Amino acid sequence: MTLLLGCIADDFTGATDLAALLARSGLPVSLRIGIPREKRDPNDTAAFEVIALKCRTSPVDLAVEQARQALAWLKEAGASRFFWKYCSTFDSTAEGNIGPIADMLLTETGARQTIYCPAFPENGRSVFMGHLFVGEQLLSESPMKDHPLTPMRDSNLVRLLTPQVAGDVGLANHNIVSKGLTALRARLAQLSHDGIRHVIVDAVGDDDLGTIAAASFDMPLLTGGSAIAGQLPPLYLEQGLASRAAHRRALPKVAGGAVVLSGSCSAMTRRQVANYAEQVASLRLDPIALAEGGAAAAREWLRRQSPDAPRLIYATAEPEDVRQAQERLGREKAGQVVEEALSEIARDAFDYGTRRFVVAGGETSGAITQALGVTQLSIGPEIASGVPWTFATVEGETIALALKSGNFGGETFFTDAFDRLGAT
Ligand SMILES: Nc1ncnc2c1ncn2[C@@H]1O[C@H](COP(=O)(O)OP(=O)(O)OP(=O)(O)O)[C@@H](O)[C@H]1O
Ligand SMILES: O=C(O)[C@@H](O)C(=O)CO
Repeated sequence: MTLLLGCIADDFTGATDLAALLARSGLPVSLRIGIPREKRDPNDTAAFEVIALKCRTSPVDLAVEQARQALAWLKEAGASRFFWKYCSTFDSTAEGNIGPIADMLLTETGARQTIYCPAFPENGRSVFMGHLFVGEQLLSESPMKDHPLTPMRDSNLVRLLTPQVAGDVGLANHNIVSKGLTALRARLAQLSHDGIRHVIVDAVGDDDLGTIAAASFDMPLLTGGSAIAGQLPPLYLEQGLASRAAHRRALPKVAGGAVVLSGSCSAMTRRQVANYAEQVASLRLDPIALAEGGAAAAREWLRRQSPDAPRLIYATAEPEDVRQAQERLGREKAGQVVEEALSEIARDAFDYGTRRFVVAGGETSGAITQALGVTQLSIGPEIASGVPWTFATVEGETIALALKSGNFGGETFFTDAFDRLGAT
């Protein structure tokens, strides 16, 4: 099958989120970790290629260079349309990397214009008059204001994006989107005529996303959250560019110990960790202790646990504790010691026979997946919106991995995840 869309995601949970929404169509999705070393196999039947980068908070030059290499691989693989996936809460630093990567992709794909559509109504993210909402709260008033790496203190996407890109940022607001395809196409054409290449598009519900996908379908580059991408496969099917015939593959059965590793401090993860800690053996990691003494004590704790019983190891903490750790260690170092410790623990867990891993947090998932040496994931059933089980081979063994975005899933997500796997 022709490769319909080449996608680049700025973190690993975002990549599995995107892959899950594309896979809802029944069309085959390939998810690769980092820029693949090998060329794509010409017999590969995936309709969608997703390359997961870990570049959300990297220095701009490095992030742009990685995305450029990912684009080159996707072009070589045969893609002529591209999707740039970032967080539905527009997580970025003051400098980027949403805008600089989009700018580079526009230039390299020869596209005249692109849209920015982070809305994910199913998960409570909507954009109205250029302002991003999380549930009923403005982004800047939501728990995202306390994010350890990318605190979001402004909700106005035009204002957030403008310093990150070359040229002005336009808005296609909800009054236009709600009028439908013709009105939105006319607005995009008008903005393009005025030289506006970057357009924020309002979307409150899935109907809006349908209109936006149809209006921007011919653009070589689209950008946004997973939900707008999830609108594309039905359009490919409708237009006869893809067919669903016999693509379903049997999913592996995975037995072996289970562990939850959490480096996410997001509000929903905090509730999920509290819920699960009441049910299984658990260990809390303190970044300050890790910076002083490394992960030896935590690794020893894991060694003493029964490998067959589920375990929870987490650095998840309240905003005040995160602040204290960051004041002592610096923001970057605090994150880094946690990511390193959880990576070592994941390796040990694998060596002790753990084969089912749930990881909370995008940066954390990036670190752990790389530590396990995973290079490709196949997509299994969704546990919650945007969080699928995925499967990988590590040292010849099949493992199941669920990479959970910080704020995704309900309070019982960790138990739901293992129940869902048992039922596959
Ligand atoms: N107690 C802590 N103090 C300071 N930093 C921490 C602490 N616990 C975790 N961190 C760091 O906070 C960051 C959390 O980012 P991560 O992307 O993993 O989670 P998230 O933002 O909730 O997830 P997502 O990006 O999928 O929404 C990581 O770098 C992690 O190492
Ligand atoms: O879009 C989202 O919210 C997630 O896929 C994500 O990127 C979290 O890191």
